[in-house]
Amino acid sequence: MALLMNPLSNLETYDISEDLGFILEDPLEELPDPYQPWIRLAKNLPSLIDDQQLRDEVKKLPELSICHLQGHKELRLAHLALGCITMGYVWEGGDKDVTQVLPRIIAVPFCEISKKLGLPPIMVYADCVLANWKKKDPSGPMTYDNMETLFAFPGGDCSKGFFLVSLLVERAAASAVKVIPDIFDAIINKNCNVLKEGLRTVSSSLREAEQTFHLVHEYVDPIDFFKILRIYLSGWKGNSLLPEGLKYEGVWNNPRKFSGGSAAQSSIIQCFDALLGIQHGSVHENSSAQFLQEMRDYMPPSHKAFLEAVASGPSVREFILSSKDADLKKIYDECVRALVDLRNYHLKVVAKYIIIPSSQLKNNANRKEVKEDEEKGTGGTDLMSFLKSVRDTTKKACL
Ligand code: HEM
Ligand SMILES: Brc1ccc(-c2csc3nccn23)cc1
Repeated sequence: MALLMNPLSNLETYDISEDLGFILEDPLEELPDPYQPWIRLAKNLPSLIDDQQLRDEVKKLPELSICHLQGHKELRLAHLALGCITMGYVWEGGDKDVTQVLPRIIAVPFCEISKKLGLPPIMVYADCVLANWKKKDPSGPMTYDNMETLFAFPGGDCSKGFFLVSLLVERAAASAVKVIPDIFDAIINKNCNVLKEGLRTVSSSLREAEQTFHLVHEYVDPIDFFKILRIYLSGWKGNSLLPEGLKYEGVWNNPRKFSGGSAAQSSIIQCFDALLGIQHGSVHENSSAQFLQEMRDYMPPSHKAFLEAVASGPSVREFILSSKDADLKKIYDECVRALVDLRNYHLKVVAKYIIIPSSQLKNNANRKEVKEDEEKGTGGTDLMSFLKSVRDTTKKACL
């Protein structure tokens, strides 16, 4: 019987790397000469912000056309650099002096580049995690000690730790992405042994991702994260400091709202949900499902398309539910439990890095009330209830 076409047989068409999954392979670190002013500003973000000089320096930028940017990697580096500058520009004054307007000198090119990439004109996970890395020794391994971020935010090494640990978790989970086409082939051809092999790879890569997650305690300081870095990842949707959103001068007449950074923008975790048939409620009723769905618009379009292809492919869950093979059900449950354990570990991390510092700072400052946004995550969500509901729906998927 001719093999039915497997829509996922060529990962490259989705800009997915065999080895690194959704991570951008060998990101560029330099742009063509005319764009050096952008790179120079973005590279000096921490000191310019500490000296309260960033906004003044942005206003001195030359007006640049994006026509000299060639190819996907140059556009990704430009979106990353302008994304960092934009977050620094908006939040340079903290919550005491928030600017409502992004000057045309960066708003115009940033929106043009965003349109070409199919990304929103705000820094996203695909910028500061997936494209913001290099090896110190190019011939060396992808380990924390041999890596560096291209751009950083104030707070010492906090942003390097947060971005690189997230990247290494992505890399650990990437080994599962490349077996997804084999998993679909196995279902199409009703080959239970190949299906079991593929699902064993999925559960072991999730276990490796959770182990890698432990690095966060070594490289990210909770107070630096909560008091400093988190501010720069905040967005202007559902943010009481920018209730109308941000005015992109020279682009749109009215302010626009865009969500702050969230790893719900991470394709890899949403990919596991799609593969295992885990529904986080209906996008019509359930705010968690709505938020996860909305964050797909903050992913590179090719990655969003991959998630949709996985979700509309042959259902792993339905195939296993209809199978009599007890082993198959056991291996499926091992995948679900690995994803639940990863989300539980993440909840503990969120408690240490957001909930505890938030209550400590409230008590220390004798603050009467918590600013409504304080209890929100980087993505502007009511974080603990969102994260617990996503963990709970994952747990319910066990057979
Ligand atoms: C200091 C470390 C971390 C903190 C404080 C943190 C905090 C949060 C918060 C507050 C949310 C809620 C959504 C939002 O508002 O963004 C969230 C979501 C999420 N985070 Fe993190 N996070 C951390 C590290 C990581 C790492 C290393 C990963 C691994 C890639 C990760 C993966 C996710 C995912 C996938 C979501 C979406 C919810 C889900 O699918 O379970 N986070 N995180
Ligand atoms: Br922009 C940006 C978007 C997401 C992240 C990130 C990496 S892991 C994680 N959990 C919540 C957010 N988050 C960092 C910056």
